[in-house]
Formats: sequence, structure tokens, C-alpha cells
Amino acid sequence: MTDTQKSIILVGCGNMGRAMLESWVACETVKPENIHVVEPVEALSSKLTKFNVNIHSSATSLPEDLKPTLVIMAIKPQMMFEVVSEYQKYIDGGAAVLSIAAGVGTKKFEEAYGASTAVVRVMPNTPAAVAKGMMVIYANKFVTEHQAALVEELMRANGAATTIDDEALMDAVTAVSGSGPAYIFHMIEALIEAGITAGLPDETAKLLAEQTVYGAACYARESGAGATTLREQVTSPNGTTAAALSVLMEEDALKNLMAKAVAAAKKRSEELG
Ligand SMILES: NC(=O)C1=CN([C@@H]2O[C@H](COP(=O)(O)OP(=O)(O)OC[C@H]3O[C@@H](n4cnc5c(N)ncnc54)[C@H](O)[C@@H]3O)[C@@H](O)[C@H]2O)C=CC1
Ligand SMILES: O=C(O)[C@@H]1CCC=N1
Repeated sequence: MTDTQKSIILVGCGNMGRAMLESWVACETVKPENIHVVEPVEALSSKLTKFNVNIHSSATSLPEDLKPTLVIMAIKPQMMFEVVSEYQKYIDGGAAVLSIAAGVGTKKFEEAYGASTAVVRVMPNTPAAVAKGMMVIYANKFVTEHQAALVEELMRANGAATTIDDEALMDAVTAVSGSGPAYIFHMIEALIEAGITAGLPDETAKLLAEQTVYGAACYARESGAGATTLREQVTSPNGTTAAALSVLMEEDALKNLMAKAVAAAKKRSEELG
């Protein structure tokens, strides 16, 4: 695909939209002049000027003759269908709609825009800002090769990308990788606090907790050994790790808590749909 064939409208540039945009601009996946961002909050849009993208406070200021490949909806699920009609002409002009909203199914967009509308759902996560995201893609049958190629290129710029064929999995995906960074950030918070309680200076506790989670995640991804083996390698018989794990694993405490958390997120995703 040539650069001139790639153009996008990004609707909403809050936490997740901004995170994705960071890596798209850094990778030059789409030329900045071919990126149109619609973001009504001035405090957010004013921080985008360094990217040299086109910034609009509403859909009404988008150029009439724009022919985007993708209209990317990065707004809250609750407001999605108050906003979608503003982009009807771009969809009619051949753009696919790409939604990152939790819970909202492709059928809803087909109902809003027309039965044979090309719709892509992506469940991203915020580490996309540093090209370490997990981007899970589902596309309906109307998405063209050209549109799918751009989706793939954008998502790879954001980190790891994988495609699923069964849209019903999206609620579970959302509960694991979409919301997942928050679970890990909370674990970092907990490890920092525990480190401080154990006597470390604040900054040292922060460095140790962040680097340990970062290192463990990289090692798990790069070694391919699997988390169980890697955990066992840290755990000397009757050593310090065994002492800690006896607390975390007593009656599967952490596993049960994580199972409850993921089930709650999945249920909420289903409700949002
Ligand atoms: N935050 C996250 O980690 C993730 C969020 N998502 C999904 O991403 C979507 C956005 O979530 P966040 O970025 O967290 O929310 P957010 O509230 O930070 O961003 C939404 C943005 O949309 C803007 N907006 C409101 N009305 C608009 C309109 N009419 N036109 C254009 N922009 C408008 C808001 O000003 C705001 O900046 C949601 O649907 C969420 O389910 C998906 C995966 C992860
Ligand atoms: O909390 C949420 O609803 C969004 C979707 C996944 C992560 N954040």
C-alpha cells in the first residue's frame, strides 16, 4: 500500500486513542498529514500539535472531500451511537469503521451504518503508547484487503497483533488484555508499598518493582519456557521465594482473586454491549 493510499480519522483522543496515536506517529505508519483527529476537549487536543496531525474539535470541520481508509472510534461505548451518524458519509465513501470500544459488537455498527458495512473491532491496551500493546483484531466479512492491510500495519506499530475469528471471545479478550495492564499496575503499586514497608526508600522501591515486572514479562515472552517453569527456577527449596509463594498460593489465593477479577471484567464487557 502506498503512503498516499493510507488515511485515517481518529474519533476521540483520550487515554486509549492517544496511546495508539503515539506509536502510529513514531512509526510513520500513516503520514501525519493523512491523520485527522477529532477531539472536543481542548486540553487534550492542544497536546497533539507536536504530532503535526490535523486536529478537529468536531466532525463538522473535517474536509468534505476526505476519503479515509478507516474511521477509528476511540470514544466511550456509552456515547458511541450518539456520534456514529456524523461519520456516515465517510463510511458511504468506502471507509471501514474500526471500533476499540469494550463490549460493542460489529452488528451494532452494521445496524447503524448499513448491513454490508466493513467493521473491524480491535481490543487494544495502553502499552500501545510504547509499542508494547496487545492488539486483538476481529474483522467482519465486508472488510477489504486494503482496509485489513492498514489495520494490521497500524496494530503492529502498537505492539503484538493477533486476529480472532470468533467475535464472542472479545469480552474475555477485554477482561484479560484490554483491562489487564491495570491489574499489573495495581500489582506494581502493591509491590512498591510492600517494599517501602520492608524498609526501602520510595524511589528504590519504585525502581525495583517496575524493573522486576518489566524483566519478568520480557523473560516470559522471550524465553518461551512458560510461567510455571520460570517461577520454579526462582523458587529455591525452603528459600525466600517459597516463603512468599506460600502466602500467595495458599488455597490458590491469587489465582482465585484473578479469576474473580477477570470474570467481573468480562461480565461488565457483556453489559456494555
Ligand atoms: N483506556 C483503556 O485502557 C482502553 C480503552 N478501550 C476503549 O477505548 C475507548 C476510549 O476509552 P478511553 O480512551 O479510556 O476514554 P477517554 O474518556 O480517555 O477518551 C475518550 C475521548 O473521546 C472524546 N470524545 C467525547 N465525545 C466525542 C465526540 N463526539 N467526538 C470525538 N471525540 C469525543 C473525549 O473528549 C475523550 O478524550 C472506550 O470505548 C474503551 O472501551 C479499550 C481498551 C483499553
Ligand atoms: O475499563 C474499560 O472499560 C476499558 C476497556 C478495557 C480497558 N479499559
